[in-house]
Amino acid sequence: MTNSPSLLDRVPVIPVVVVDDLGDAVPVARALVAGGIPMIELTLRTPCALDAIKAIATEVPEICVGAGTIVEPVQAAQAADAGAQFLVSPGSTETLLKAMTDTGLPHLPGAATVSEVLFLLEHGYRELKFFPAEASGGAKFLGSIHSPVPAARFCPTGGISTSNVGDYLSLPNVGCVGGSWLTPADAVKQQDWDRISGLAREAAALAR
Ligand SMILES: O=C(O)C(=O)C[C@H](O)[C@H](O)COP(=O)(O)O
Repeated sequence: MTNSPSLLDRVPVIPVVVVDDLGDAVPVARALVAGGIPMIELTLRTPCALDAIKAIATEVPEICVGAGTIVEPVQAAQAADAGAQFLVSPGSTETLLKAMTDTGLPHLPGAATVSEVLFLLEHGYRELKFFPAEASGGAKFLGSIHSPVPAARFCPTGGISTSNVGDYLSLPNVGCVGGSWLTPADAVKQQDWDRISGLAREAAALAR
């Protein structure tokens, strides 16, 4: 297991980014850095995602680039080879945990139930992704499990935006949240990098 170094205490919001066009990857990363968010999670949901990680790792060294949507063990090593500095999975299996651990990279395994949280604590993890956050009970769920399971800290992701991010960041067991709202698909399509920087600036200013 590897949560070390911590992934939850770097930025209030980890931008979860889907890149359809490889050419957008570097400008998006630069826009986030300009807005004060030097961290980006590229989802491995599009064919160019690994190349996007590689481009960002090479051309934007000031950002911490990671790979999200790790759902098959082989993707962990592929992401590491592309230059990912952290890994995120939406759920957790023994083989997925082993593959992510084998890379030596810090990673956030996903959990959505108390039993899954306990499973990951048993494996030594203290930082988890809570996914899909809103659909799985949201801030109310996380607030409810803090007393019985105080060792677990979370990056909730899924359904979070400016309207509910404060509910999560005010919880003692939340270090940061993940979300796609900093990089809206229409802004990327229009190459409106200033808009992305502005959204990042607002996110960077959120209190934890
Ligand atoms: O691909 C993954 O591994 C995921 O975790 C899914 C994403 O985190 C969510 O789709 C982002 O959620 P939204 O902010 O609601 O768009």
